[in-house]
Amino acid sequence: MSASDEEIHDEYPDGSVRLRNPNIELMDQDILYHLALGSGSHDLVEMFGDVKFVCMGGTPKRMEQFAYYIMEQIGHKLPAGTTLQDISKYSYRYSMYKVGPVLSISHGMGIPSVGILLHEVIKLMYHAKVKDPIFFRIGTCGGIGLEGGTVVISEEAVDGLLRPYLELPVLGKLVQRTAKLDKRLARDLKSMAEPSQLFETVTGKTMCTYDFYEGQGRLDGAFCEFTEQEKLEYMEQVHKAGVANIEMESLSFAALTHHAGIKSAVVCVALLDRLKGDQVLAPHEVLEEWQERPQKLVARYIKNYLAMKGRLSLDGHSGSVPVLSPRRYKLVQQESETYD
Ligand SMILES: O=P(O)(O)O[C@@H]1C[C@H](O)[C@@H](CO)O1
Ligand SMILES: O=c1cc[nH]c(=O)[nH]1
Repeated sequence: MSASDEEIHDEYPDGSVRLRNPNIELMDQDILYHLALGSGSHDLVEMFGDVKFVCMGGTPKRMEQFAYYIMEQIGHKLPAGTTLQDISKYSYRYSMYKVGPVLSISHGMGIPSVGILLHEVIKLMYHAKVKDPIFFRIGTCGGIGLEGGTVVISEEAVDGLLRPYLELPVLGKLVQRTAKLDKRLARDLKSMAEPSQLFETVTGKTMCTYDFYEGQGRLDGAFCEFTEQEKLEYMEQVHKAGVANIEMESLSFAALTHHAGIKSAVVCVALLDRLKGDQVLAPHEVLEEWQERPQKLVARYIKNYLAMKGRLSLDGHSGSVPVLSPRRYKLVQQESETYD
């Protein structure tokens, strides 16, 4: 199991990203192959040294849209005549956009894909000398007892056996890494959903599976060897254990960010209620609007953070997500602190 939060802070009080790999420093250069970047070929401090927020989600399109959305929200201006560029275009794997202090990156589907990306993005933060970055996953999920369109902020990630850690075979042995998300970040996000709630937002455990079909108890895959009754009993059992939603990346996301001493949060919108069905039936335009919901919440957090640091105007008129007043933001902070 990995070290506790306290241990990480004791070891890295300046907020540096924890690499936990002595080999990297000894290498002439580090090629971040799946990002089409390298410590020898690119000035990573110059390119990424000002990053504060790393936002990830499954598809390249979503993350391009989020990049444009956050650009409008934080009032970031591009040089005249330029557009946002996909920095990792030539990897043909992931897409990455940078908007001032925000990176918006697609992670593909499932634990292996997000895991590879996290190794390289964590190393990117290290090479770029970024301090105290905050990572968000902006995703989609199946809700349990939740209507489609409900946003779930994860309190904790568990696997399909309800175990709160990522298990990975390394050199023939199983290594376990605690899948811890930042509690305060989750509370702050929840508080920010409340003032002008446009959609339902809840918190709960997130179950992360290795498969969309059998792994999530679906009756509609190419194979199914259980009955609907057995599926529903399982859903009820995990629901009783506090699971609010099911997706496919949170375990790795929580485990690897925690191992690196990075604060992170997972915010997903439910596309359906798994107690009612398995197929994603909502029309395309509805799904598009739902997918924007986690983006709105995370954008609100980023906007408020930058406003508190004096890096954004607090007039509340730049973009469609209202910025909290300084008084309200202080209250939200105080509310959070009383829990610590
Ligand atoms: O962020 P996304 O929408 O990719 O998250 C979930 C989990 C899987 O990657 C995918 C399955 O449809 O959606
Ligand atoms: O049911 C769902 C919907 C989206 N993503 C998942 O992993 N599961």
